[in-house]
Amino acid sequence: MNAFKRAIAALQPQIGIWQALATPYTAEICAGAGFDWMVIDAEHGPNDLPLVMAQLQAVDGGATEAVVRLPVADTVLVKQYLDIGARSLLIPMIDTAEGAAEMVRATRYPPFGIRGVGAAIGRASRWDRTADYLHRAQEDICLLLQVESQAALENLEAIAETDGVDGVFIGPSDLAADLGHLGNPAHPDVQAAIETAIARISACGKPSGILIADERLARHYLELGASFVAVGTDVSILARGTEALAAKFKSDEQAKPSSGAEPKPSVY
Ligand SMILES: O=C(O)C(=O)C[C@H](O)[C@@H](O)CO
Repeated sequence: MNAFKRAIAALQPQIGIWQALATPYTAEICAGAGFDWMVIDAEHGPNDLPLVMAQLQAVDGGATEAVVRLPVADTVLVKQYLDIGARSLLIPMIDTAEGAAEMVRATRYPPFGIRGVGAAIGRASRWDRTADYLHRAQEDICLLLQVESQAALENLEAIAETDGVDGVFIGPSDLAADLGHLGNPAHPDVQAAIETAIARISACGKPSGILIADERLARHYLELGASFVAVGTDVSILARGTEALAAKFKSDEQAKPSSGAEPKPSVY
């Protein structure tokens, strides 16, 4: 059973962590930290199918749901990631209801969709050891789509209301860029768009999600009704944590990061 899928369907808050270090070792460490879900990022993390599978194996059986973010909205990749055993998917850059419907079809076997039937040799069915996988798979597949552009905001209800979409994730960094505020998701225009999007998705009866490493904003979005909120990334925790530790023992000049820039608070 996919407890994460059921929790967000009931609009129960689910707290997550973003994984972009792309190692089974760090995935396993984070999976024991107490989060409800974790993203294994194959869009911006240096991941590929074998490495994502190794991370899925490392966290298998734990209480943290692994949500695999695909590199792109591609029906062939959906098939491949489902076949290696990913059951909760996050698909970036969905701008239209047609794109949403295509992703739904990609997760479903005929006659309801176009997912190729190869599970008998795939980890998804545990190599045909899972009874009736072909007819039961859909119950636990959780499809989360990312809206992160002006176009997506214009089509937000149509995307959210698409049958088979289990949740809508707002991508603040890309949304900021498309709204003309590259690198500044904290801009008032972007924040207003995020707040409105959370309300609009909720009005469609669907759970909304986001990634935000700023505690105040994370709590604010949860209060607004966001359900699946990732509150940090493994990369930023490691980078900022090691910088802070070095700074405790090194002189001001020696402690600056190699770039020479002042360490900045990580928002995303
Ligand atoms: O647009 C966004 O923000 C996201 O989709 C999340 C980021 O991609 C994440 O990788 C942190 O930058």
